[in-house]
Amino acid sequence: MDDRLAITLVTGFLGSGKTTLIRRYIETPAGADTGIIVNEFGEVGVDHSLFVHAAEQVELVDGGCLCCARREDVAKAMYRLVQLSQNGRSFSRAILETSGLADPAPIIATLERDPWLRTHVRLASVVAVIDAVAGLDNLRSQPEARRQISIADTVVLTKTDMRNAASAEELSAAVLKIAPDVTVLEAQEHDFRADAVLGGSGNPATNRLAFNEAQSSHSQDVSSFTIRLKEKIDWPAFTIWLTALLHAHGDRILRIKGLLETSSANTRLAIHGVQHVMHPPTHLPKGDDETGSFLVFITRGLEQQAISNSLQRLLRV
Ligand SMILES: Nc1nc2c(ncn2[C@@H]2O[C@H](COP(=O)(O)OP(=O)(O)OP(=O)(O)O)[C@@H](O)[C@H]2O)c(=O)[nH]1
Repeated sequence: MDDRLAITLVTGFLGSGKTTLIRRYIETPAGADTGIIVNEFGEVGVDHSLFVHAAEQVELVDGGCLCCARREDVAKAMYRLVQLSQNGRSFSRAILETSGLADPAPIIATLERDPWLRTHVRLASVVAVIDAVAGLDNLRSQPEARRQISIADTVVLTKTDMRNAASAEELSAAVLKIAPDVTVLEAQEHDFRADAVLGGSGNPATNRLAFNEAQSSHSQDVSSFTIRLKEKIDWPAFTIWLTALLHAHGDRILRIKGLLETSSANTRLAIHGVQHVMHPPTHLPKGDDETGSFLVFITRGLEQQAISNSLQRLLRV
């Protein structure tokens, strides 16, 4: 019997719905004893806060891009999970959420080539998430998005419930053009089972064995910066500001995430902007790890200073 820790790799472009899908899974009985490793492109992580109250063990690997700078850190996070698992904290499996800009191929290579990991960890499957709002554009314009699909065993379509969403059929056809033998599922379908997708025994694809690691690179012009805010935020004014910002610059703002302390709520708000779209915020209980309010931006060719100045103007009003 293969008693290595089975790991499912969850990939997908920035903001496509990876964390949401994993949260759905860890709320099922099957997901209860799952170790999670989350990598974020950005100097401050947000996703691990969204998991912390639900998952058994969460390891955050932040700061770099999974496909290059942080491979050793991801490997170390995997060592820690395996060791915890051997020291009485038994996980039924692990999930690795890659950063939205990552090419998953190098991390698969790390899993398959590192002698220690190879004997302790088994890649069960690669799940790629693509959303129906930005997905078609991303496939056209973002090489990382195509790469993520091409290497997957299963592709999960998200956000088909949203206004301006492409149809599942159109998105599915675009996915199958890149990866003809992939299984395509729709997260908003009533019979969609997150536990079957992320907790399944695995159906490793042969196509990913043929990847060429040397191709791995992501665009050089992408940058990430964090804006920290001392003041409590006036939420209605902030949403108007953010909506206007995304309307004007959404093509250059790939992703905004943040945790905000507002003047009206006793919780922290997790906010999500994905290109031109601002998603409804989620409330998080205040943790011990009070970091104040902060916003993480991932942009392509947009200066931090312009955004900071505009935000400061809002806060001074
Ligand atoms: N309406 C709708 N919203 C969704 C769906 N899936 C995800 N979202 C929202 O999309 C936003 C981004 O989702 P995340 O799960 O954080 O996306 P992610 O891929 O983990 O983002 P990164 O880690 O930054 O790449 C959040 O506000 C989610 O609530 C969906 O199927 N329908």
